Amino acid sequence: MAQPTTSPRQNTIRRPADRSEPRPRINRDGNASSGRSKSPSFNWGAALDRWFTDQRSTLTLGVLLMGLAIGLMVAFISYLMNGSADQSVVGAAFSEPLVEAGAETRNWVGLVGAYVAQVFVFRWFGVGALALPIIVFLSGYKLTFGSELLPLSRATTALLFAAVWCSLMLGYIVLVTNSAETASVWCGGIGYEINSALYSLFGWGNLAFIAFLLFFFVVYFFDVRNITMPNFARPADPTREKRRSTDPLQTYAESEFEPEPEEEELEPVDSSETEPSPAQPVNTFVTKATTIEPEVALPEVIAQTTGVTLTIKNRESVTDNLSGTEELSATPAPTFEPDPLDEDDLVAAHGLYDPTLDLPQYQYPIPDLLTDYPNSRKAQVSDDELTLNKEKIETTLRNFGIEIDSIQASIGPTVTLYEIIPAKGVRISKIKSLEDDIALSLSALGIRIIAPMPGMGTIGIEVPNKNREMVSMRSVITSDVFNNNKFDLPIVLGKTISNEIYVADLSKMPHLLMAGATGQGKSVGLNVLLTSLIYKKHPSQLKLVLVDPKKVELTLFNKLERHFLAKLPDAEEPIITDTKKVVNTLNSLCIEMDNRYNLLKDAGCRNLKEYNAKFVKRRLNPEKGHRFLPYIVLIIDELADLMMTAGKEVEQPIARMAQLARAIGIHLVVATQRPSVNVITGLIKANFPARLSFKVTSKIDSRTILDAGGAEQLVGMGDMLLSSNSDIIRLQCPFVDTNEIEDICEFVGNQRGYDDAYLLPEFVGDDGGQGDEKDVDMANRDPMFDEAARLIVIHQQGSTSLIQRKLKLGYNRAGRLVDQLEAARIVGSFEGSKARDVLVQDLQSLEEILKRLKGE
Ligand SMILES: Nc1ncnc2c1ncn2[C@@H]1O[C@H](COP(=O)(O)OP(=O)(O)OP(=O)(O)O)[C@@H](O)[C@H]1O
Repeated sequence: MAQPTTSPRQNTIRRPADRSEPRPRINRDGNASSGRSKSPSFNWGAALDRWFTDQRSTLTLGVLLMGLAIGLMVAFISYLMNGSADQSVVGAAFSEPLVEAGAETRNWVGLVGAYVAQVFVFRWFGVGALALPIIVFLSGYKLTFGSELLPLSRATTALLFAAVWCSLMLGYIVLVTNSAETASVWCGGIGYEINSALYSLFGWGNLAFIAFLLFFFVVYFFDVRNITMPNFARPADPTREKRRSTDPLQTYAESEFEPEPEEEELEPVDSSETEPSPAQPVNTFVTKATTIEPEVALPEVIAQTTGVTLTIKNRESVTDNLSGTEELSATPAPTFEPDPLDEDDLVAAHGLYDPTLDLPQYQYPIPDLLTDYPNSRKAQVSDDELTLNKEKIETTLRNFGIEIDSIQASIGPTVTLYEIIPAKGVRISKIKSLEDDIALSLSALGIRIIAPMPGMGTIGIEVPNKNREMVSMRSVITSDVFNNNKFDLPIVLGKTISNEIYVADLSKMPHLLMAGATGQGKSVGLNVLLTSLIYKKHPSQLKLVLVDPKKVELTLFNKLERHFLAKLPDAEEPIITDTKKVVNTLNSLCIEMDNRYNLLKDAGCRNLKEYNAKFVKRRLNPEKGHRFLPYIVLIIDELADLMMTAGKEVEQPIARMAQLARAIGIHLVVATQRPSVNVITGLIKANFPARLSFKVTSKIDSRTILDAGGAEQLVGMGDMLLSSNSDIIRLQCPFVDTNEIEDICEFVGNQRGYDDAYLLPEFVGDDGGQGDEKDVDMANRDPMFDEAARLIVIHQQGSTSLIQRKLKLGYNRAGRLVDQLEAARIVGSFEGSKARDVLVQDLQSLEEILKRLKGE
């Protein structure tokens, strides 16, 4: 966790560090403003950024480029066919009226086509100029369809080289055949001029130079590291087709440039000499000690991939020959162990797997989307206020017979910390008991005494500032601490008492429980957390599951559906508000968790990081179900609501995930405004070591969430206590407004995203996903239904015999009643000899359910 950057306090009085001038904020219409007020300066960079991230702009530009490419191609081909006729027209174009010159041109794209072709074909590259419209077309295609026909950067490099090389080669031929008069249009000016200049110096050496140029390009472009003599026992690579189908990057490289190896006869090999060994073909993704399925080992072949030769002797016996292309080894290897170089060669050939290429043009949100609050810069504590407070603390303590050696003050954003070193022999508990007296003498609310200060040997008294500082989201997002950290899931939680920005890694926490009375800053806190993640993570690396029973808090994030949100396959809305759907989603996440554990087990990895690192190095085979696993963060805004309506049904999956999900990258953030024991149950609490509390209404609530008092003394508006690893620290949460969130979501949402939200595994509940109160057959409801329901809820025991005994009913009728209670989701399903779970926690919730049932 966390990582203050500045050194411990040294001065008696610490003031917030000076910060740079506010940076202008760009409105959606392109105007710049400082904070909320508009200013006339215009930020071209941001406007261009926005233009390029607008899908309409990229589509228009893409189609334009493809059209331009077709026009250029037609103009070039036409020029090559009509060459000399148009040369004279273009040459005379500026000496006679353009309209007449245009009428004379034979180029299919008119005078402009002839002119452009004259430059590119005649003056520069000759026939090689045809490469240019292809590059323009590929770029346009990528912008229009968001995918690549061919890997653009590699194709551009190859095509540019081809243009220059063709020009040089044809130039040489034109020169030595003395056919410049008729054929110089084919080689263009570049090839002809360079050959003419060098020919007198090197003669046929020009050809050697041109050939060497080709060799040089092939070596670097295809990463050729050695030349092996042809081995006549080497057949075609049986894995070639497979690799093509799994790696689009490779498809281009192989199909366009790599010569196909010849297919040849094999030497017969005595299969009795080899141990049968299960193995599978080397794929783009290679796992060590891979096994080959029998149907793969088709004909008797030696399969050569980069740097490794597989010797497949017959359908049953397989061995490998690590000595490259040498003779087959007579002694078989017991298992298939590819040369470790093999994996590296695959990475060298195809590069590391990059998940962000899913959305290659994705732009991270820019800081300009966040408001600069210039008036909130400094905590306003005057020297007079500090001296006065110090004197009052000293006097109060002295009045109670407590002498102190020294007192120091540090000004934080919300509170000022006065640190006291008491005189020898003073009992700490005595100072602690004076909390109310000190508050009275300072006439301030929310005084908190920390006795002793952990690791400091002092006693701290926190006194709220009269004028507090608002910590803007922008100031923390643009800070070095946030930008330079290497955390997997960085969340900025606020500023400490010594004005250090506090950034934590959610993946290490690994889950966070948040509480706070209504209006104390919980929703802002959740928005801050989500904003931090969205600013730092690419959509391919992070997925959010948002549960919002209050239905209004998280709706703004709907726009992120095709970038960051995850949902159930049949869900219409990505943000989950309905209790039944919450239960299904939680269970679905448990299935995702189990699936991920299976993948990790199969890959021999201990956690998500190791697994993804292996996948990136192409050591895991996607055909065996392996895939890059994004982090999943589940956010529940208001657990109390869910616990009231679904009780154990939500408690159990939450607890299960909290216990097990850290290793596989599922992290939970659960917020509640009622930190009572029936909401934050022992089971939940035990699995959330990191807990955060905004102001709560009572000391009991504070103890429930933090296992310590203090949260009731906070001063609201994002003032909070974070408890982790048995430390409790006070933080001021940054402020982010809903219109800032709206801007961020719009910025991300307007960009090209995935086709749909990230789909979680399907979960069908006991009732097929349909079951709720509506399934109860109202007409046949037992007259004792309500009474039985109350009995069950009061006793929190779902047993038939309880109903039999207390309501004096026969077994059959009591059994029918329990079935009806189950259908109404008041009790859980039948669990053998155990009593059924009671799904409703208190009578108040039950009455609501009964009222609803009666209304139907
Ligand atoms: N970090 C903060 N800095 C400054 N002001 C804040 C901060 N957090 C919250 N506030 C102020 O407190 C108000 C209430 O905050 P918020 O909506 O987050 O409360 P809440 O705990 O979610 O309430 P509820 O549970 O009723 O939704 C905000 O509108 C804002 O004015």
